[in-house]
Amino acid sequence: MAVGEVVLGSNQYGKAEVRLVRVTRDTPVHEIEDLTVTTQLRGDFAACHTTGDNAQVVATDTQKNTVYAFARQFGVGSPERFLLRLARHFVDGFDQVTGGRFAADVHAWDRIAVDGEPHDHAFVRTGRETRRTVVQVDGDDVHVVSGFTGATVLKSTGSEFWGFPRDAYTTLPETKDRVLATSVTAWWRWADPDVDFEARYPVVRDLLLATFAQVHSLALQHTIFEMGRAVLEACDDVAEVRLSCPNKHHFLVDLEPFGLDNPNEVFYAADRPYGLIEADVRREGDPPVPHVWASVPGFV
Ligand SMILES: O=c1[nH]c(=O)c2[nH]c(=O)[nH]c2[nH]1
Repeated sequence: MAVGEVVLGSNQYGKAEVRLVRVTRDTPVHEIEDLTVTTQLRGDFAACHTTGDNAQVVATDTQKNTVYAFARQFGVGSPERFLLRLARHFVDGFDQVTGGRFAADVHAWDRIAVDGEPHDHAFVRTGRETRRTVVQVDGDDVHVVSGFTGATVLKSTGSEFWGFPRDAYTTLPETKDRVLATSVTAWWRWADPDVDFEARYPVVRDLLLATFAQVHSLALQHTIFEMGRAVLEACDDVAEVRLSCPNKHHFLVDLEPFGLDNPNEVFYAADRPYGLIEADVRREGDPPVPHVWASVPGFV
């Protein structure tokens, strides 16, 4: 059977899932905008597919850079306006681009409440954490641990990381002002199983998040220890707190190649790898109860 000529059909290409966090910090009350942006261009890209000639190809890396640069230059505002501006830029700016698909997911954040008041620069991702509990019974030996996972929180300032050792493999710059974000997994062991859990769960949860908001952080390790300490100092009925917190890195985007400064406003929210910071916080002299933790998933 004769084989007909092979031709290129429809095609589009671009950068998928650009993680953009924009902090507006004109006043002490910061605003954050958190989006996942995908750009895909359509037009005359046949030569690249059929002969490998890239002369018409607006690199996906350029598309990503444009997302970050536009966030700095124009802000985000409504995602629709942001995407329309990006689309016009590519379609009007490059003859070979005739259209495209531009998409954004917006990740909403609420302010963390501290003493009932919304915090200036500490946020919790909208949507509740998953509350969890494990009960262990051996005859009359009863232990209850409670906790939650998936409370994603972010501070747009009030976090430093410096003074760490530098060796031949160290490239991380020291910083006195960075974004600190994590998804808190917390467990706490009740001193006694006779607790009004419905009343006490929100108290411990709110205390953990309020402490995240209020501590001026010198490291995520420092923050999680203070979170555990705050609970143990305020709650006699809690014997032990365990925290597992991925450091959800927000890297400042270098906009200098595009003639733009970036005074801690436009960030790349990295997915992985991430630092994983975990600690067990107890009162001095309290005996450990490892068998209770043996069946609690997920850390140390
Ligand atoms: O809070 C932090 N703790 C670390 O141990 C660490 N390591 C790193 O690269 N960044 C950070 N941040």
